Amino acid sequence: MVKIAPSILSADFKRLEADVSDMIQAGADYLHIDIMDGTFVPNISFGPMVIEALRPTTDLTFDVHMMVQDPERYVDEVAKAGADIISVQVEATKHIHRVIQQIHANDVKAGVVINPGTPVSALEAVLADVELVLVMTVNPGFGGQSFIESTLEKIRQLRQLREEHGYQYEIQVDGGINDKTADRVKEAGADVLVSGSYLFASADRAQAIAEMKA
Ligand SMILES: O=C(CO)[C@H](O)[C@H](O)COP(=O)(O)O
Ligand SMILES: [Fe+2]
Repeated sequence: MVKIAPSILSADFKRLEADVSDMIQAGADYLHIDIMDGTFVPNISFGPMVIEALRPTTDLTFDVHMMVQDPERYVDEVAKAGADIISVQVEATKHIHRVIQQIHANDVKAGVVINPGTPVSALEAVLADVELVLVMTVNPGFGGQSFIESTLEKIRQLRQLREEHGYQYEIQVDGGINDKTADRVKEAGADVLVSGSYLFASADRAQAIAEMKA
């Protein structure tokens, strides 16, 4: 069964703790936390202080998606704040292998992320070293965008490479995931579905999560 990771980018920040705990009650498997720096992406969200504030409220897996230029500058701080998984964009660093080592040195699981315009081949050299691969299904920076069809093929490729080589990573998708697109990414081979605007706007979040998992 797939895992569901609600993205708190679409939460109500004036009642963040209540919104997060509501999503956990509704059946979330991971909490997806988007850090945006205003340089790698044209938006600024929040930093490690928010992770630190939420950490004492739950044991749920904190899945941190860093949309930050040169993420090596902040990985240690994000780990210390309480991340369980840290994913970095391959386009944002000249030293992807070193950043993965840095994440692991903090006893945190490492993920790598590719934008819709980046091919799977950009990651091939590190696929054996990561616990998660995130295929962006929109261009990163904002919630509420439409799913990009051409990303489906990359999910299939990652599934095949994992089978061929015995790699261990989970395949995650992020952007434009709703009741309709969920079936398509599952069919292509995704293991973890991130969803922000759709889940947070659902009148019955438990039902929305259950339907996505089914
Ligand atoms: O990384 C992201 C955008 O860059 C997000 O995780 C985003 O919150 C997804 O939102 P939605 O489900 O509304 O598309
Ligand atoms: Fe994200």
